[in-house]
Amino acid sequence: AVWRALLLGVLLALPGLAPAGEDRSGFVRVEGTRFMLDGKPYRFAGANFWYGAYLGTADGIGDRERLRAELDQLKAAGIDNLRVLAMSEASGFKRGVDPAIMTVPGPLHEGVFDEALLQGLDVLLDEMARRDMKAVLYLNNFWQWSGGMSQYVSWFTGEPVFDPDETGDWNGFMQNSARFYAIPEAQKLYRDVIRTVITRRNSVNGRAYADDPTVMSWQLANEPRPGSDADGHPNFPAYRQWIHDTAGYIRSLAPKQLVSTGSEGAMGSLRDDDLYIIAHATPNVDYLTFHLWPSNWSWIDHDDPAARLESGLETSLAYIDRHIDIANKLDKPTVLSEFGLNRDGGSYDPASTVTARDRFYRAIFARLLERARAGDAIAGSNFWAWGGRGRTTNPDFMWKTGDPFTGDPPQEPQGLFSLFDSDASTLQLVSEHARAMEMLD
Ligand SMILES: O=C1NC[C@H](CO)[C@@H](O)[C@@H]1O
Repeated sequence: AVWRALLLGVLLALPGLAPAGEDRSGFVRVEGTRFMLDGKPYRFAGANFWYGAYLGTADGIGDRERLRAELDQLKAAGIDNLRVLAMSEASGFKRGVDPAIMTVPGPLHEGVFDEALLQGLDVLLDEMARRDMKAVLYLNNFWQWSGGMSQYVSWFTGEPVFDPDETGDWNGFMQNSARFYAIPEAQKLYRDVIRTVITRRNSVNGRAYADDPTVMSWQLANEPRPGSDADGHPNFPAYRQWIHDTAGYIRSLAPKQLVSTGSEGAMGSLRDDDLYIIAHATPNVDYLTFHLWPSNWSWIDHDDPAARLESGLETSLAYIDRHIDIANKLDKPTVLSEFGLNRDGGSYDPASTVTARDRFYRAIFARLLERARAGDAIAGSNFWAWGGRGRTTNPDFMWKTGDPFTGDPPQEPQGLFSLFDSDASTLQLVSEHARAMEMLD
């Protein structure tokens, strides 16, 4: 028996000699409510790194030395699942990132792309592959900070962009973004974008994206919503069909990789658990996502997170439990793929304290680990967001073209939610949670 065990151990250690049927491809798979990777459950505590492809772009826009140094720092901390923006649209938004990966569409409504920025994504994926990291890539944005759906709507209606940073009308903006789901020409261009990215061959390592196990999954968009909470219900059928059809299209191009929507959960589904379930029941969606934004959702105060921290935490933990219960019911893994909290006193200063934030992260991680230990469908999380060495020197803390990137996109003060490389206490919490999640059987 000992010799047989030893021999089996040796055989298993040899690549390609795993037991029949065991997948050693390096691709993340779904088995019921669990991710599997090379024959073992895959659980993680990762980060949002929306600007990763921008950092990989040739110097002048990017900063490849910073990228390599910060990927090393994240990998050393065990933070090796990164959620990244894979497409941005040239826009007229006051607070849209510039430059954009996609410029104005061609005369036949075909996509026109900035090859230098696509090469930035190549560099990012190659550097992540070298560090055995996993990427979750989103291909659009419900919000304005990368152009996104509202820019498509402007391109194909001829109307000027509906800019919430000019009008302050966020409900009107959300309804305008949701028009995207039902404009055929917009969907045609979006399919062109999806095909361009997924069928791309990495210019650094020659690997086809769809054959690269570094890519764990493709997300339809960042935080796609049916529309505004008050007026979005009539859009829901088009939204649901868009999820089903687009997820099916992505799967047809990338059958080895996973597909998720990028949803916030019920708060991004007209505040209705049932609509979230209906929209995500399609077999074309491999796993669920939900986000947690207590200060954006007014459960905790932006300018003083300590004031209502305990009640806000209670509401946050209930939101987490509800979404894990939904994933159990749908028999799909779920990932808390965004969560964040302000610095003490609502400061943006990297030197300010983060007592409330550390309490929040610690409580969230304890709940995720507890539910994962119990065998529930929670498979991982990605905090929002890695800010690394990015710092602003602007008196208004707002990003301008050419500035260093932080975890806060251009529409928000630089330092609002970023976890900077100097935030050692919070980074330690993430690192400890990452190791605890990885050690679960
Ligand atoms: O996807 C997102 N969710 C919340 C972040 C912080 O407000 C925001 O920057 C981003 O648009």
